[in-house]
Amino acid sequence: MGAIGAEELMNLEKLQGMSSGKEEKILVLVRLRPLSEKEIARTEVADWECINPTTILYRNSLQERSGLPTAYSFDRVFRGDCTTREVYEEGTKDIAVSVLGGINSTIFAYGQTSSGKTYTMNGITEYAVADIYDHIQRHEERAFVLKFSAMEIYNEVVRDLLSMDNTPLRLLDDPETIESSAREFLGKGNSTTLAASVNFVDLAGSERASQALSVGQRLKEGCHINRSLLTLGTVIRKLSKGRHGHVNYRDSKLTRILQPALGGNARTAIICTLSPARSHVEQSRNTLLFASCAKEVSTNAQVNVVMSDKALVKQLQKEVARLESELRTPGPVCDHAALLRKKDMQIEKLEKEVRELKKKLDLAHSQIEDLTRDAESNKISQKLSGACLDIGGFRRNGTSDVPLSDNSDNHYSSDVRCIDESNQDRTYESFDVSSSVDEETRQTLAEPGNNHNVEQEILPALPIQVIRSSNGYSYDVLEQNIQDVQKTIDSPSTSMTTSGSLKLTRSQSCRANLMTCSPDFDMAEQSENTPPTVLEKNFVGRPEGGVFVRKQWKFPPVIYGANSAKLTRNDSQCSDCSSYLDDMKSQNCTNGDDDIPTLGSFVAGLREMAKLQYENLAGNQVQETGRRDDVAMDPKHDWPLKFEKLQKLIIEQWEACNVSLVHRTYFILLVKDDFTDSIYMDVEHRRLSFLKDTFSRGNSAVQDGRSLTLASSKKALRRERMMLSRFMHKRYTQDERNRIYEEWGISLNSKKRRLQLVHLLWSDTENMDHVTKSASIVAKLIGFSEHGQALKEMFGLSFTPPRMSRRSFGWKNSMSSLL
Ligand SMILES: Nc1ncnc2c1ncn2[C@@H]1O[C@H](COP(=O)(O)OP(=O)(O)OP(=O)(O)O)[C@@H](O)[C@H]1O
Repeated sequence: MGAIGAEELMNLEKLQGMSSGKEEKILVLVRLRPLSEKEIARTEVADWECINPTTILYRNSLQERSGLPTAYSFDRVFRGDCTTREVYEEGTKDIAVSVLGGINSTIFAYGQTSSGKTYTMNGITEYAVADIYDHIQRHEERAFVLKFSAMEIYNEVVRDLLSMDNTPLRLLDDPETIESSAREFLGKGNSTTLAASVNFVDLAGSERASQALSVGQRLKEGCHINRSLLTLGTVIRKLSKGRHGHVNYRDSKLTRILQPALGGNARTAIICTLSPARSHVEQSRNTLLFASCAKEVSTNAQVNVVMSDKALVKQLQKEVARLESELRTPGPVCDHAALLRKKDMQIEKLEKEVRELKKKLDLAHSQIEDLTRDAESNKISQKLSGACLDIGGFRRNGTSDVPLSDNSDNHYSSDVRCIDESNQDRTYESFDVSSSVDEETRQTLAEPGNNHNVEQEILPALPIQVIRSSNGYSYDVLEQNIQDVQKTIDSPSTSMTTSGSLKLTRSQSCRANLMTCSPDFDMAEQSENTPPTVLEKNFVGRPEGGVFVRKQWKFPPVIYGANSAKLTRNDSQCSDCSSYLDDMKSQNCTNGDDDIPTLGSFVAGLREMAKLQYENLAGNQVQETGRRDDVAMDPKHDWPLKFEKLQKLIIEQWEACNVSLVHRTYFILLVKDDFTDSIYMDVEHRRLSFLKDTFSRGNSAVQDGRSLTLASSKKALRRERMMLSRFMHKRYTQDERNRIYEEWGISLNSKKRRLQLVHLLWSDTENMDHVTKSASIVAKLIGFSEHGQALKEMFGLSFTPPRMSRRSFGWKNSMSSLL
């Protein structure tokens, strides 16, 4: 930026205290704007208040009871009546003018649309540029070169705003481009140049990171804004936890350009702008969450010095002299040969260990294969739906086995029957074990018509230690063996492991998206730490990583395509579900339109999942009761609040996973804040978390033999919207249609108003009013009308735990461990 003499540079470095780089936290400022005229006209209330220069407080008494924080502290907070000049002078000036001392600096504004980012950045830029020119004028003894560039990142394309040429710019990582221009300026003499840049960044509205926009160009814009802002959130979140591991700056143009400013060689200030209005509270909280993470990020700014050849030679001569003097002074003698011998011995020892472990691993793998072959030759039939199989009174608990508590009101001391598939008449073999099976299951097992796939359906549900191979090894011993070996060999960074109980450790990647999308950050973190559910275990799209990856477990349908009526496969697997369907048909409750998933398939899927989840919870409860006596908290007492949070989270997950609008509608209309519905909320949330995680890792889920990716689900959702649009004329009169178009801000002259409407449906996941209205329109379009509790009961949705031998393991307590 300016050419100065070497001595002057030393003085400057001393002054700045920056000669060897100094770690400092990003400066985080929060600016609250006043209520706008529009907001005042809407009689909006200002809920946020700056109670002192560093603390901002949320004053809504309702929210205070939500358990979310009400006070947030930052380096500086500015009230609505503060001027931009004050924000500049008291907050960012110091950082902006560091550029004059050769230190890179960046100031950017983050916040939702119309919170005041542009308003603030315009002022900050103006004041900073004025200060820079003022400094230049007061230091005539120096020569300055100022370079200015302005660029826009739109749809992940970078454009030079000062050029008529509209060609997208390529981002280059080569740092010499900067040096050469600096040398060209200096050219001669014993001088040293300070070269630095200052960036002023006005970001897009942060809410767009979590919102799906409309169709076409707007949708594309939304996706890209999404990418840039989501990546920014991810990067900030990663950096806030320290600089460990890879930081994905290259995932978006924005983070690539801002890379030096985020945890690199720069001083950085972030101004988070907020609207005080109550209606924006969620977005404001998201912004403050981002700000809280940002204040943990450190940068390491250094004075950027470009030396002339002469100055460089002088500097190098000094360095040579220093090293020579060090060589002349004898230091402690280092026995390199001994050190090498020691290292060689260590390497040899480790190699031996690895060889032995590999042998063990091979042996364990071949034993597992033998067992799998044995198991495949014995086909076991069982009705899975609603049934739970406990054999020998044991249930798996991690790597040890815990006896079931003795609730034997429904026990049978009988054989577990295995169907020999090779025998067409399905004769039965008996395991020589005492088993406890509930009556319903037992009857179902005895039905000759049952034909379940052992590997897909039965093995995952069986307590492993009852299956024994001919060579006498038990599964769990072998599995434990494999685990031990695998653990020793695997690097600690491996994120996917398979434990003895087929547990799946989730990767951390899904958390990242929650950074900017989810207001319920803590809750999402919590849910990631809860044990995996049966549903997760059954998920076939999971990455390989364990010894059971070959199994094809089923995954209940969650996303319907336009032809999703075909997804009623569960109906045929669940006898009582098909009777619901029949009931519905007889009561004229189905819509009769082929393309629309029936309420029956939805309810059947939900009930099936709830049962599986219940079994899982009951199983966990068995383990819990063995360890803890203190799970006495009644989870019902704050259920309404938890319901709200969970509902919000689920709505966001639907959007993120492109879940069918019909599915969302059924769910919203049928699953209410009644505590007995909590099981449905829970399974839905868990399943979507897993699906979202799978998608975010670029993996696909398998559903009905079809591979489902984020892209294919998006396509299906588009088809579904098209399909829904076709029902507008059928379900609504012209007057009704016009009223709806007007209400949704769609011009009556627009030729594509039907399509516009269906693309607006469910597009605003933040706004419950929007969600409710969307659900009611979709319900009408598919011919479904809600009859409240009566309808729920009619379709058997009110959950009652299935009759099982372990039914007395408190449902209530299970829920409390979940929530
Ligand atoms: N601190 C403030 N004092 C007074 N008016 C403000 C303040 N901040 C913003 N405004 C006004 O609020 C409106 C929205 O501000 P602005 O355009 O800066 O928002 P934004 O966050 O940049 O929005 P977008 O993301 O859509 O670009 C403008 O009319 C602006 O004049």
